[in-house]
Amino acid sequence: MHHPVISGTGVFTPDQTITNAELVKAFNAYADKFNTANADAISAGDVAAIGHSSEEFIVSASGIHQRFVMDKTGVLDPDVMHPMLRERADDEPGIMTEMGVDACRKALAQAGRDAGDVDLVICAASNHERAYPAIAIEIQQALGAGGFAFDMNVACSSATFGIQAAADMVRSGSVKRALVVNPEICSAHLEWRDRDCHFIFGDVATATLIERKEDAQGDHFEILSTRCLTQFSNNIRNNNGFLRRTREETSDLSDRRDMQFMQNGRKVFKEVLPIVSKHILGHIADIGVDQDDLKRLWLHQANKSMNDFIGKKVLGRTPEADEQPNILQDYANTSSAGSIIAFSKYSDDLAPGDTGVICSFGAGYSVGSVVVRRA
Ligand SMILES: CC(C)(COP(=O)(O)OP(=O)(O)OC[C@H]1O[C@@H](n2cnc3c(N)ncnc32)[C@H](O)[C@@H]1OP(=O)(O)O)[C@@H](O)C(=O)NCCC(=O)NCCSC(=O)CC(=O)O
Repeated sequence: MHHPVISGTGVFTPDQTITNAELVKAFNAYADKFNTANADAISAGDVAAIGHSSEEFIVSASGIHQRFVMDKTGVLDPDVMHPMLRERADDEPGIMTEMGVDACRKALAQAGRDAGDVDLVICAASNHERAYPAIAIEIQQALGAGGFAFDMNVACSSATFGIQAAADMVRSGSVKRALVVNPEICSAHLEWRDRDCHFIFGDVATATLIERKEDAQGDHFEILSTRCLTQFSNNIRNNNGFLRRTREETSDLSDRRDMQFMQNGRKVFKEVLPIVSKHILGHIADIGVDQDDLKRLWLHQANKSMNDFIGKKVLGRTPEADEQPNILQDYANTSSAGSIIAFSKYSDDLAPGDTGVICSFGAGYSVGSVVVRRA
């Protein structure tokens, strides 16, 4: 038995941002165009007019101020309303590989490791740009890592579920050193023409290096315990998939709303909060960690009010700003990567012996918690 630790994390941040002001301007231009083009059907009551979005609503409903994206021109063009990403030839690196490799190199540099020392790469993300070969294997090759690699998808909980898989393999001795990498191009699965959700997502890639405690060369966090939970729900759903063509005979799938991210946000809010609070409290109690011992919560970054609520339940009081750091104001929801960005940016100041929880939650439903202690 070995003790797994997190010895490095890395964040790749795209160089393009979309502020709420830019986003709302483009959305409202799209809505006006749509309403003008459909004026007759709207006045006949056959088509619903699209209402304007507002910066005030976005900030008060979500806490999001801006998001990073891989392409803003397409998203902000009222005639396009989605990112435009150049298709790569089969002998070029894929876009998820490029983002992931950047994050992995940063994680390796922090841990003082070479890619050749790695013998497991898990590419854990909400969407993968192709069915196969696995993105993880392409990343393994691009880095020059050894061992084996595979993709996995648990939507928003992909990173924590990936960390559990990697930590268990390090613990058992089947691998020595693992990279869990989360390239999330959420801008491509978001429906930017839907006012209810157009502000929610952004793009990023994160990577986490997990190795044996006895091998760690610098500062690190011991992984005390991991716990995963799933419970089926249709409240966050995306019907896009490989069977799409088999259904074209009976339906025009070219622009069907359910082939992008859909959610019943209110229900998600109401149902997921108690599941997550109970999950974290049960997890720490079972391993003998008291809520008063928790120095930090690195939560999934979907919604500020949601995090405020969970923080309060888990700590039993209103958390101080530095106890439950949010990054969603700058990055928006980056699916599985959100809690890892928060961990990567807000963990250096913890003292040896300090304990915290990385926790994701989202589609599935899925919840993953990783209890860590600064060595
Ligand atoms: C989606 C929400 C931000 C929505 O906030 P609210 O619930 O306050 O708002 P609502 O949808 O009921 O809308 C309230 C009113 O505002 C209007 N309204 C909606 N959008 C608007 C906009 N952009 N601008 C102005 N007004 C707007 C609505 O029509 C409605 O009007 P009226 O009152 O007239 O009807 C929130 O519910 C939320 O964050 N839920 C949890 C989301 C979450 O965690 N999802 C997981 C994401 S999946 C994930 O993280 C990834 C994964 O799992 O992979």
